[in-house]
Amino acid sequence: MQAACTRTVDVAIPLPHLLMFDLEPPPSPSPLATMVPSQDDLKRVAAHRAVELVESGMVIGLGTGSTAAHALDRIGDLIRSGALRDVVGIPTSEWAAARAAAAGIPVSDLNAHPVVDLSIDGADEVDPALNLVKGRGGSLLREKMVEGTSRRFVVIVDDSKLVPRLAASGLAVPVEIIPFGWALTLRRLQSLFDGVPGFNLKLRTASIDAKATTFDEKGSDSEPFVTDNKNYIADLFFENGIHGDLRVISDAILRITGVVEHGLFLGLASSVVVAQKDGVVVVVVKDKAATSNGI
Ligand SMILES: O=C[C@H](O)[C@H](O)[C@H](O)COP(=O)(O)O
Repeated sequence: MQAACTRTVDVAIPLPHLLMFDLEPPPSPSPLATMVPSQDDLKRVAAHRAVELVESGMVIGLGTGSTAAHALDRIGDLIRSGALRDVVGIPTSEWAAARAAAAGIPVSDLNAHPVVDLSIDGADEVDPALNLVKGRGGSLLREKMVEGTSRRFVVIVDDSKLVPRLAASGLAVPVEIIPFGWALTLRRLQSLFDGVPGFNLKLRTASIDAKATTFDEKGSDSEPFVTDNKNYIADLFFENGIHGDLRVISDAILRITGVVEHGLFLGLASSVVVAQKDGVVVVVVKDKAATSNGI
């Protein structure tokens, strides 16, 4: 059974105050313009709030994506300023490893650090029970390995990522599959959801340059997308979101030979930091008794 979620309004401070780090003044000063944060501003606010949890000496799971980028950069800044010492990062992707190197974060791996103190990562969707969809950027397998072995996993999102049920945004639920016999694996995934109205799936073809330090660089559209683990991705679409028992669905997907992992992250998040457009940061905690500082 899912633990009950506690929703707390964490701070109610106008966002420009929180965003003083990098905001540049508008070309022609407009008081109204400075009050409207961009989606990227919101991602940065959520990321910086979560990084307050990082302490010297910790092993940190380093997430992947445009929101996690802000967390990695912030950790790097704190290391450079001397505020954080002896931190080791475990990257969840080749992209995160490159970004950590650029930010000056020492990195290691799960072999040397099988237990991670804290992971911080973005998500594609968050449901009211703090279940997630992840992997639209293609990094779900390593993310699930790192975040699944973390004492705490803090998710950072802007409020566009909140959904009433997983897949309700109409965007993909990614499934990592091995290239061998990929068309057969797709047929088996299709059979699993036969009869589900509005279900659809396709092999992902747009590729992300794993060596790029910006997350948005994409490669050719015509070739299959290849993950860091040299696998392919099948993207599953559920027109009205996923109905039914998520754990049963998770298990059924994982039983298909050829499937490596999927992007449903069930019961893994300890808390979610949500930066809202109205300038309020909301922290939703799965088990409030386990936390000492509100996250
Ligand atoms: O594969 C990508 C990861 O699961 C990301 O954490 C997820 O896609 C969210 O990325 P972003 O913060 O760029 O929206």
